[in-house]
Amino acid sequence: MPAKVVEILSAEEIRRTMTRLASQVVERSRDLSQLVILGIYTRGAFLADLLARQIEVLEGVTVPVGALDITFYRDDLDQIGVRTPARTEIPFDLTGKTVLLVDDVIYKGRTVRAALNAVNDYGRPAAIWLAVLVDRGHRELPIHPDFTGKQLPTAKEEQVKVYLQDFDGRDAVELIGN
Ligand SMILES: O=P(O)(O)OC[C@H]1O[C@H](OP(=O)(O)OP(=O)(O)O)[C@H](O)[C@@H]1O
Ligand SMILES: O=c1cc[nH]c(=O)[nH]1
Repeated sequence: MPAKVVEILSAEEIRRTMTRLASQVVERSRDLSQLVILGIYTRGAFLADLLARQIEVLEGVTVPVGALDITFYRDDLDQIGVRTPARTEIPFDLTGKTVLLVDDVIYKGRTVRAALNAVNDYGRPAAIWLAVLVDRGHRELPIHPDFTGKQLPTAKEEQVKVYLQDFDGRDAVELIGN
């Protein structure tokens, strides 16, 4: 039997959710000039761009955006046999800044744990925040997003798939069942 696919967020809902997240980030930032955004590769990097664009629309401020490839910081690196070079791009200093990490899905929390280690190698931010489009639960580490687009209770066997226009050719969030 083919896997059951349920749409969780439509393109319009993703757009609205990103607008809300941008407003929440602006609300919490005392000084936007101290904010930098790092998207976690792959789709977090595209969402980071969307968030920065939305903050610019709301506040007229251009927030620096970089991308973080956490591959070499994974706790299962010895098992996955990586050959691709790191795609991290952080063309600005993180020291003293508020770093907003952005990812599409948080699940066990291991990717974010790796991202925290990676950031540590690039500077010493004043604070690190986390924004995710979907929190699907089942955390294995004490990590919690500061900004959540959609809280989605899931079963472990299910999968959450995020599609983004600039990478996948369409915008959607789907829950894939068995
Ligand atoms: O909280 P965790 O259990 O670590 O899972 C969440 C991560 O899993 C997915 O990335 P994936 O490893 O599939 O790579 P991709 O972003 O390149 O698709 C997703 O984009 C998150 O980064
Ligand atoms: O369901 C999941 C789990 C981890 N990462 C995803 O993108 N989806």
